[in-house]
Amino acid sequence: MARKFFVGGNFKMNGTKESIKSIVKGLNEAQLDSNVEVVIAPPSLYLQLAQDQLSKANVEVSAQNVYDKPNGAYTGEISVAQLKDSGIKWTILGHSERRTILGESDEVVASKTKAALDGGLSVVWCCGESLEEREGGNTIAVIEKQLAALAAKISGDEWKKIVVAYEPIWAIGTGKVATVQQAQEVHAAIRKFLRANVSEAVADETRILYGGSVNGKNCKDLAKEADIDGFLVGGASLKPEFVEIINSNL
Ligand SMILES: O=C(CO)COP(=O)(O)O
Repeated sequence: MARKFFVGGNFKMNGTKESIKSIVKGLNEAQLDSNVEVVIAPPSLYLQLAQDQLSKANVEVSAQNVYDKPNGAYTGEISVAQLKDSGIKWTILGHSERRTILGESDEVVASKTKAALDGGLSVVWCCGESLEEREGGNTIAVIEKQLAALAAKISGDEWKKIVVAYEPIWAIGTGKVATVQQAQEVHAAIRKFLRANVSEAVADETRILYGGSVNGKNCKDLAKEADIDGFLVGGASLKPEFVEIINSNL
């Protein structure tokens, strides 16, 4: 089964009402490859704004995080039901900035993913190794540990609503993109893990995105690799070149 190419734009903690309106306007007016599923993730304060301004059918809005409790005394958090109530269908989870800066463990990320799926959201679930882990030869072991925590909570059918994003931490925001070989090697290992630990169908159908210093220039070569099914883009998703990344297969 052919996997539909997927490009996510993670705005992180960037943007203003004006700049987000302008990015969305750019996407509304651009010629986007209709075979690509596009999701943009503005800061939570601007989710509704982005949603209201978007007029493109193949572009959806995603949160960058969600909490795993349904409601209650959790100051500063947003629930799955609140995202659904605002018409949001996606959330990113397990981004390395949340894992490292906000201290989210593999188990917390898995629990949030389960809560998001239970509540009807789709998830861009992120994994990735640090430079130290890569230099120590532990890349695949780190990714497999992150995947195993998720696989322990998620059943076969639920994987249909998960897109995996491989984002090596050393490549994020550094301008140091993984080589196509480095990325393809980890993507193939992720698919192998899914084949061995979940099912053939999930391994074949799950989209695996690459993230980390993707730009308008390096996207085409990465997109050609067999196991790279799209991108999760940070810095470049705020710029007009995001359109080139979306159209990297044209
Ligand atoms: O973290 C990323 C996307 O989630 C990648 O960020 P950059 O594209 O800015 O390296």
